[in-house]
Amino acid sequence: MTKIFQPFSTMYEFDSGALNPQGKLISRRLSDMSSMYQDSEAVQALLNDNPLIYEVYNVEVPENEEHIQHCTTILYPGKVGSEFFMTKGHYHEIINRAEIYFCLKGKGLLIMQTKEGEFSSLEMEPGTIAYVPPYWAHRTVNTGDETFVFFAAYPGDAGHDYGLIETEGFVKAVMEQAEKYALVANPSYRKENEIGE
Ligand SMILES: O=P(O)(O)OC[C@H]1O[C@H](O)[C@H](O)[C@@H](O)[C@@H]1O
Ligand SMILES: [Fe+2]
Repeated sequence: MTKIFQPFSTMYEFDSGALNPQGKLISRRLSDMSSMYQDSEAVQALLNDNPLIYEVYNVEVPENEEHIQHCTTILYPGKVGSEFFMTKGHYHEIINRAEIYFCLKGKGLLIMQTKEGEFSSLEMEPGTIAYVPPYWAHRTVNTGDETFVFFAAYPGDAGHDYGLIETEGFVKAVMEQAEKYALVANPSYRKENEIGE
């Protein structure tokens, strides 16, 4: 007889953005993603302090298609040079799996791209529900000066594929410009691939 999974709930802590119980916590510092930022001198200057960039509180459910993974991400405010703090970004391992984001706190930008090089961005503020369709890589960026917190839900079997983003980068970088943000073409996008061609 199949064992039936028991219903349960998790508490969202409105002040911090954390979940209770905590579940699996992912913390990423600058050293975990130093090559992803544009300004390598700014990276070097900050690496001693090695700031905490974001934390992900994961509710633990089985990683299969029956379940729905869900988590909160707390993305701290800050910049590396003039590039805003951001997540690593990923495609789903099963690439045709979608995701839903619900912004709870602060403000940010959700940037997305396909393997064909198509690019899209959505502004997020408390109340924004953003849809990441199948096939789109996704990264979030804190464009404000307070913590940016969002809830995410996605199919249990989706998985995370960081490889292509690590080698190719994103089409655009999100930089501070005149106290706002600007989407700037990333000069190293697909550079590694071009060298190999
Ligand atoms: O996995 P990263 O690209 O570092 O992004 C951080 C996190 O952002 C969102 O919350 C996603 O739903 C998570 O699955 C992801 O882990
Ligand atoms: Fe995802």
